[in-house]
Amino acid sequence: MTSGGEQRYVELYRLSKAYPNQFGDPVTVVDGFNLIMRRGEVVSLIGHSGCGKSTVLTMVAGLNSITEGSVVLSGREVYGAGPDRAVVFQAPCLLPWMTAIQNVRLGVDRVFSHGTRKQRNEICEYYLDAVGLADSMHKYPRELSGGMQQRVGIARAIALKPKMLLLDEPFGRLDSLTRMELQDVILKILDREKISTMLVTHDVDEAIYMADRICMMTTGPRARVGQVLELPFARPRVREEVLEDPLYYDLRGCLVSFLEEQDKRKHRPAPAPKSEAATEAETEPASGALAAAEA
Ligand SMILES: Nc1ncnc2c1ncn2[C@@H]1O[C@H](COP(=O)(O)OP(=O)(O)OP(=O)(O)O)[C@@H](O)[C@H]1O
Repeated sequence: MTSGGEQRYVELYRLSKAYPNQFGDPVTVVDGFNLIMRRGEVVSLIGHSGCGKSTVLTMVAGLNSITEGSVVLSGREVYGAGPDRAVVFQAPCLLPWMTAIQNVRLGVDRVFSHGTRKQRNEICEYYLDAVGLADSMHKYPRELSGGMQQRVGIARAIALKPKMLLLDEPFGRLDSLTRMELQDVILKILDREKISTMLVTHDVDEAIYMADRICMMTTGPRARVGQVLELPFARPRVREEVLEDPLYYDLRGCLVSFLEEQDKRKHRPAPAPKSEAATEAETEPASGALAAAEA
């Protein structure tokens, strides 16, 4: 792949989504969402509840139809769901009658059907070990804690060796200690495997710790990319170093101000519809030397 292809590994062009309201009329929730991601980059999507973060993520995953726009992955437009885009939701939804390794093997057997049974088993074991479940891979979901079940969900997604990983509030149901542990598990795997990742989260600290860039969405309806914040922290990430970095609180402040500003706008009367040129101009980089937009 050319370096240009590496730089534009994931391309989201003018993604829009309209859902029908109770009368069957279309209501545009996301309108003209543009984002380019590098290969192996981690981009976090943040924005107010209901702005359309999951809608964007599920459209990229191919689990939600796209009203307008396109998703291009590694130079090819994608239609529908596929193993090149693996998703982890808040709840892992494991099949209760299967052990952890059997749950992971379901997808691995389909995607690597050309491999031998032994090879497929090794893939499952490798990723269950990577998420810290080497000793629990033959347990059933009922024998695993919520955090352990989510580890299985992560192993199940990454074992498919996807081009893109889509994480929708993957730690939302976990206590803060387990949440931190799993953030580190994922970061370690991503450092090794260089999978382009989109992470939807409500947690600004999680976004700063995990992402290379944070894409802040405007408050809907007609949500789009508002600002993009580039994070300066080296990888592999060390939590203490990130937290002690003098820039940490500036970055955090920038995110919180954006969200507060969006909250104020939400309570103002809706403006008259704008021309396309006018709305394009509204997508702007976050202020400060570290900010860079590529929307
Ligand atoms: N299937 C659907 N039909 C109609 N409206 C929907 C549907 N799914 C989502 N919506 C609406 O679209 C908007 C965006 O929803 P979405 O779940 O994408 O937001 P979100 O930013 O991920 O929210 P949260 O942060 O609370 O998870 C919301 O107003 C929601 O009610």
